[in-house]
Amino acid sequence: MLQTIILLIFLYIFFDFIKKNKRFSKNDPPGPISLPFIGDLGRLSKSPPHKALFELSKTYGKIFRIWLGDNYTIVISDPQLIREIFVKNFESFTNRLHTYPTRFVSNNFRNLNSGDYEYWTKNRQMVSHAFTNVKLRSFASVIEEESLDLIETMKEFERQQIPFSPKNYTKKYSMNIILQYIFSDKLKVQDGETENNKIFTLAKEIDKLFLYVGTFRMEKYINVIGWVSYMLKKYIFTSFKENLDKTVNDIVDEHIKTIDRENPRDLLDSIIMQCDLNDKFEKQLPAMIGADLLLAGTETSASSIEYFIMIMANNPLVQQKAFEELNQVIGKGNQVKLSHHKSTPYLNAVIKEASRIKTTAPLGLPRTANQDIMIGDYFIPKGTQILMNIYALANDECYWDQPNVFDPTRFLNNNHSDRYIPFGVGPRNCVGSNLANDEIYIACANILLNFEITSVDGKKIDETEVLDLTVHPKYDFSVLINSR
Ligand code: HEM
Repeated sequence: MLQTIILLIFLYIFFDFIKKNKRFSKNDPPGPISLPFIGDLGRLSKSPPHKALFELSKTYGKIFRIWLGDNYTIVISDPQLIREIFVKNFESFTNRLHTYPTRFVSNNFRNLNSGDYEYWTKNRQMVSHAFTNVKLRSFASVIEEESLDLIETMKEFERQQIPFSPKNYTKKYSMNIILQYIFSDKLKVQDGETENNKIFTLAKEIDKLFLYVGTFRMEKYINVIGWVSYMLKKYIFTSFKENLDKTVNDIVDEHIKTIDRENPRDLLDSIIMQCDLNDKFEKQLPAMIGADLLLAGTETSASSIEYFIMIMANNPLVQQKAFEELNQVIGKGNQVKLSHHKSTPYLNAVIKEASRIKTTAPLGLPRTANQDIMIGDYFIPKGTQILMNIYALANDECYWDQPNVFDPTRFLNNNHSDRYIPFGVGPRNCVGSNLANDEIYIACANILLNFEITSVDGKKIDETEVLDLTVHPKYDFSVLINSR
């Protein structure tokens, strides 16, 4: 018996090694030799995956192949090839990768973030109109209001002379904005709860999901491990994701009860009106899309603002210059509004440079090829996972002069939009990019106009990053804030 098991394992290892290292065609992109079972996952374990993949591109080129567990993957960091795939040949790369973790959070690939094409087109249409610049202009006051709240919190820290740890408060800021945008509501608090602890509980839930869906872990890429963890999460640890589902479902139920179809209040009302609530599947859509937007729109913007605060503490001269611009255009004691955006070119460049050097979503969200296809000189077989390395594109010295130097002036007269694509490109790019830009601008500008930010001990704050679905600081940090 034992001998048979050992023989079977040996055969599995042998055939898996052959499978992972045989060529699909003579036009395969180059790549390293891959191990059986884990493929090249081990190569991504020592540094954050986007950086490890960037290093591999220095050996194998701007398009190369690897195996992530059971998934044949092509990684691209060439601006032309990225557009060839995600824009020109979009029809062949519409879907996200099917993994057990995404199956779990996407209701069998029927949602917005990870939905298959047939579901995605309808879901995307339902929300797209809500994220246009015109619609967002009418929402500016909500973002500005939330920034006042953030500034007040920071003032309280300053009054008490306590170092300020931005993590929870940037999350509260972005979550309250997205909640109001979709649900025109903040979280309802019950007896014994405060708004803060409700928000932070929900934020932890979102962190948990990001970790589960995002990281380059065995359970994401090795099917057998993914299946076991899926079964455990779905049927045994049923409280996983329960808080998020319950919060969103409660809000949806309340909206259905009180909807006035002549006067929709918010995005959720508009989604409810576009769904047939008598259909078993469509009835789930408002909650599913609401949760998608809450997931995609909280952590991303929050960690961009958190990193901005860290980078300002580490770059006092840039901080001072951005403050002087704000002081000249808006003046101390006033509030920065979205209408000031065009008048603060230096600050705009600082925000862009911060998001270049700390790319928030460095590998975007993976797609797959839904048919065999040639891209440039390379063959991509059906089912291949495609990763665009947005980070590599933004930090490669082929495209940038001294990419490791924090230098906002590079964005002063140039958007570098061919190589700076923090929100991805093409029809399935980030639907919330306008909202994200607005909320990041308002938070960063008002923070700088109100406070000087320094590190607690006078040394540079450690900028080491980790990646789950987004990049964020490896170590929690605090800063000192002094009123301007
Ligand atoms: C700094 C902030 C943000 C960054 C860097 C970011 C980046 C991205 C990226 C790279 C993608 C993948 C695009 C692709 O596959 O080509 C994406 C998708 C998405 N983002 Fe964002 N995002 C941010 C904020 C937001 C916000 C605030 C929202 C919503 C309110 C949002 C909603 C979404 C959704 C729904 C998707 C999936 C789109 C689809 O599959 O059609 N994001 N985002």
